[in-house]
Amino acid sequence: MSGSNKRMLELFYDVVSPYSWLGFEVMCRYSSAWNMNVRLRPSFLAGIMKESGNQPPHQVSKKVIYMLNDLHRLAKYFQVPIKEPKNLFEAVIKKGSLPAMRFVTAVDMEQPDFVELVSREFWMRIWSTDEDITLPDSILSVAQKAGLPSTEAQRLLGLTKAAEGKDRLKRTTEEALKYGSFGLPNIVAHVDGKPHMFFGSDRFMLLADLLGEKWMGPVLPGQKSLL
Ligand SMILES: N[C@@H](CCC(=O)N[C@@H](CS)C(=O)NCC(=O)O)C(=O)O
Repeated sequence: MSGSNKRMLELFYDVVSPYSWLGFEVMCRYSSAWNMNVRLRPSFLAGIMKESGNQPPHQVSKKVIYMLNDLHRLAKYFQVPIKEPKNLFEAVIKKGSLPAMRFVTAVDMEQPDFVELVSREFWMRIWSTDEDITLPDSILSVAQKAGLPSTEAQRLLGLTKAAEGKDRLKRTTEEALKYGSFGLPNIVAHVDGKPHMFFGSDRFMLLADLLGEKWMGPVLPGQKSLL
């Protein structure tokens, strides 16, 4: 997704977040229709929650029950194959997304054209097929599915352990916090020299209004769904 005289929007996301997946797919689907240059900003949700003083939703059981119900409806409506992992707590909270997001960050640094595909493959594993996203083999499998040559994938995996790769994820997360983030996804639209931050994948009608565009629902006519 690039282009010189397009509007600049940033999408801050983490693959541990299913709502980020919805926002990500919509931004990918609308990038041409709304003439947007969407900059993908891999971030770390646990860091955002901690630094903003927010509480992860699993601490309120009614919220979790509602969220899972909500996600079933949203999956169908957005045509994104979200299916919660059997052991939600273990996948999302215990294991988390640090190795995965460090890898997406390394891809962003070295192979930016692959960020979209790699991110989607991580979501497919954690939020659709209930597979691990933390072990080196899992990460290499994601890279392979996304089409990265295996020697390059190994090199990028090495970068996730280097200070440079770790710092970059930290810096992106700090940038999201500076825009006012307390959760993900965040869309930051740069309009008239000002950043406008939105939280969630349910504010596209407001984004459309800001951009002077038409919100036509999560799937544009004639577009391929992921289901
Ligand atoms: N209403 C938003 C909810 C997004 C959401 O719940 N995101 C989670 C991560 S998956 C989060 O960061 N929650 C923090 C909060 O709700 O305070 C949407 O539909 O996208």
